Amino acid sequence: MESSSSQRVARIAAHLNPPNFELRREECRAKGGAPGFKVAILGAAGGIGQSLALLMKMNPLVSVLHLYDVVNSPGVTADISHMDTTAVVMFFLQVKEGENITMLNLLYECMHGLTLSYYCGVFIFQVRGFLGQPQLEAALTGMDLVVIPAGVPRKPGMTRDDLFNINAGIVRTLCEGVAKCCPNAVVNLISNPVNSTVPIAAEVFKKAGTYNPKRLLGVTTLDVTRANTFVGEVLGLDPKMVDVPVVGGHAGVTILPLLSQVKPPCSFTPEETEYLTKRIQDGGTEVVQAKAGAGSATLSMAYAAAKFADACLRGLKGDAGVVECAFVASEVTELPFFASKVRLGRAGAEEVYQLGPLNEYERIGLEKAKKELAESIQKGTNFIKK
Ligand SMILES: NC(=O)C1=CN([C@@H]2O[C@H](COP(=O)(O)OP(=O)(O)OC[C@H]3O[C@@H](n4cnc5c(N)ncnc54)[C@H](O)[C@@H]3O)[C@@H](O)[C@H]2O)C=CC1
Ligand SMILES: O=C([O-])CC(=O)C(=O)O
Repeated sequence: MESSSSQRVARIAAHLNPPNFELRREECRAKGGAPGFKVAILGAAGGIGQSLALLMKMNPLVSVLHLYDVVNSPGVTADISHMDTTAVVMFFLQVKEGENITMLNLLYECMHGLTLSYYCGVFIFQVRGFLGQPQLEAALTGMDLVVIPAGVPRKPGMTRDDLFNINAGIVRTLCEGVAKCCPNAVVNLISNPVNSTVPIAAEVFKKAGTYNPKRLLGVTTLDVTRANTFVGEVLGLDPKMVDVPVVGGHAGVTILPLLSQVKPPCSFTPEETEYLTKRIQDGGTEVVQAKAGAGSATLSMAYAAAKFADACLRGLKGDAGVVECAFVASEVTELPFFASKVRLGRAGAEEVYQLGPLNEYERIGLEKAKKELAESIQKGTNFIKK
C-alpha cells in the first residue's frame, strides 16, 4: 500500500528518465516517433504563406513546421515561433512490469499538486526557417505534407493562366525537390494556375519515378468556402451548415458549383442559380479587383488551405470519413485531372467520388469546363514533356 499520493508519485518518478524536474532540451524536441506530422510550407513568406504558417502553428496535428521561401523566411519563422501554441504532451512512462499504474491514476496525481513535467515527455512544436534554393532540400527532408503557395499572384486584368510563365518554373523546381527529399509526402498545390500546375507536378514526379497520384492534390477549397458563404447568404443559413460540392477546376468557367446537390437540400430560382454560379466562378477576380494591384486572395485562401491541410492530416492519421473537394488525377470524366469530392486517408486521396446527377444547367457548365480544362492540363503536361 502506498502511504501517500506524493510518495507514490516520487516512486514512479524514480523510474523515469530523466528522474528530476528539469526537462532536458533534447527531450523537448519533436523528433522521429514524436506525435504529430511534419509539414513544410513553400512560399511561406508570402501573403498566403504567412497566414497559413500561423494557422498551421495552431494545428495540434503538426509537430514540426518548416517555412521555406526565397525571401524573408527567417523573419517570418522567428515571429511565428514565439506563439505559445501546441506543446504536444505525451506521457513516456517507464513503469516496471506489474506496477498496474493507469493513466487515470497519474492524471489524478498530477491534479494533486505535482508538476506535469515531472513525469511527462513534452514534445514542443518546432518551427524552422529555410531561405533560398540551397536550403530547399533541408526544408523538405522527412516531411509528411508539403503545402505550396509559392509564386506570383494576379493583378487586375490578368487571368490565372497569365501567371503560367513565371509559376510553372517555380512549381517545377519545388516539385523536383519534393521528388528528391520527401517522395512519399502528400503535396497540396496552391500556386496558380492550379489547372496547369498540378499536371506539371505530376510530370515532374513521373520523370523522377516517384509519382503517386493519390498524394498530389490541387487545392480548390477556396471555391467551396466561397460557395458555402454565398449560398448561405442567399438561403439565410449559417455557412457552416451549408455544403456545396464544387467540381471541375480552379479558374473561371472550370469552377463548377453543383447547386442541385447543396446540403441541406434546397432549390434555387434560375436567377439565383445564375447569380451564385457567376459569383463563385468570379470570386477570385472579385478579390483581385478589390485589392487593386496589391495581389489576390490571401487571408481566405490561407484559411481554406489550412482547412484542407488539416483534412489531409486527419486522413493520414487514419480518421474515417474525411471528404473534401480537390483537383486530382481522376477517371470521373475523360480528362486526366478533375476536381471533385475525394475521400482522404492514410494513402492520400483514397477515393475519388463520381459527380452524381447533374441538372441541365450543370451539364452545360460541365461541357464548358471540360473544354477549357483540357487545354490547361495539356499546357502543363507539355511544359515538362516538351
Ligand atoms: N489555389 C487557390 O485557390 C489560390 C491560389 N493562389 C495562388 O497562390 C500563389 C501565391 O499567392 P500569394 O501568397 O498571394 O503571393 P505572394 O507574392 O504574396 O507570395 C508568394 C511567395 O512565394 C515566394 N516565392 C517565389 N518564388 C519562389 C520559389 N522559387 N521558391 C519558394 N518561394 C517562392 C515569394 O517570395 C513570396 O513570398 C499565387 O500563384 C496565387 O495565384 C491564390 C489564391 C487562391
Ligand atoms: O483569383 C486569383 O488569382 C487567386 C485565386 O485563385 C482565387 O482567389 O481563387
